[in-house]
Amino acid sequence: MSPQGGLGVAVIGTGKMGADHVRRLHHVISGARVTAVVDIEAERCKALAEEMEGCTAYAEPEAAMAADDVDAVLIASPGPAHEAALLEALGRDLPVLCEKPLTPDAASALRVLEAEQRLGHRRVQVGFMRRYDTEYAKLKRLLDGGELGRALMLHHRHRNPSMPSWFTTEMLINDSVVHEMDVTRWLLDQEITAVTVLKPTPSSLAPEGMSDPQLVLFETESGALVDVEIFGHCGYGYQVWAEAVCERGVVGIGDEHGPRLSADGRWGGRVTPDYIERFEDAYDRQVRAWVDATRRGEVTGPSVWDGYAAAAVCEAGVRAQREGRRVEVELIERPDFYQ
Ligand SMILES: NC(=O)C1=CN([C@@H]2O[C@H](COP(=O)(O)OP(=O)(O)OC[C@H]3O[C@@H](n4cnc5c(N)ncnc54)[C@H](O)[C@@H]3O)[C@@H](O)[C@H]2O)C=CC1
Ligand SMILES: O=C1[C@@H](O)[C@H](O)[C@@H](O)[C@H](O)[C@H]1O
Repeated sequence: MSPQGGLGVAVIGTGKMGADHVRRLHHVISGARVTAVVDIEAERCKALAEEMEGCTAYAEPEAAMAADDVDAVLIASPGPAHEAALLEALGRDLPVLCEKPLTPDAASALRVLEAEQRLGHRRVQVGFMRRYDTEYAKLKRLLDGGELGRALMLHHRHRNPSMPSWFTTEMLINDSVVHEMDVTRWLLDQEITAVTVLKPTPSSLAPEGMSDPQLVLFETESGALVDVEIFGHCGYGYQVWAEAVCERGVVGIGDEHGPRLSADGRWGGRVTPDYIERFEDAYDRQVRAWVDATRRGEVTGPSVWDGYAAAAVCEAGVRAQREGRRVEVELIERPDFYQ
């Protein structure tokens, strides 16, 4: 524990999500303190550390993880930097909350899976925060309850107002649709077996060369079909919807967020501007669950297996996107360690 008490957390990557998690750990969640922040952008990182008593800025994740006041690590650097930070944390037997994706491809995710198994106990929770969202949790409870029968199809819509300038066509799959890969596996409690990607004529609002929007189709072990509309530049706001078509009913989520106001002869709701607002409660619940479990010496929530399975689907999805054909997902057999 850090000298001032509470779990001492090093936050790696202090951009949009990292800074939001720092705020959350500092002001919203009890039982943890941010004792280290790490970023390759030294000035911004130093300025952030100076806002919090007892917090040190580092340029290298290794140096932060070696500090005496660091008990746990929250990784919020870009996906390609996750593997090195995860392997370092596992080498030091430190608990980790790693933002999605675990890693961007299956081979690197498998290396993390092997490292955690070598350690002999689970240490990593993956930041698939939709599992902590109230609406998704209600949908999961309804599907698990069985009264609607088997889920035959899922329809997902995932719309962002715009994407950062460095966002690529491939990232629509392995950075955005990775959320639908995880919630599909979680809601239906089964693996995704194949992926197909269809591309309409791109929106004139999409950057030159980016194929946006796209329609992604998953097939699952039980023969359910799942479609995902991913739209990175819809322009008008942030919307995430899901609908499960079951044998004895249909259930949808995504419309209930925010107040629906009737006034001045009009009625209507508000569209949230971004994921920071839409999933604020889910991020809070996710980080609180991680801090509480870590303080109890436990690991809960989405596992490295979930991160690896999503990475394997991402890999198939990126190939399906490039090659314009259906691609089967290749998964290793699930180790007993992750049953
Ligand atoms: N759960 C969710 O809804 C969301 C998750 N994310 C995930 O969070 C992570 C970060 O995304 P953003 O905050 O949007 O990116 P960002 O670009 O705003 O921030 C990333 C930060 O990491 C720093 N960085 C880069 N390489 C580093 C390294 N090797 N070591 C330490 N710092 C490094 C950058 O300088 C930058 O400050 C990604 O994995 C992304 O997929 C992002 C948005 C929403
Ligand atoms: O994780 C997230 C971003 O990284 C991703 O780029 C967005 O498309 C998602 O909506 C958001 O939740």
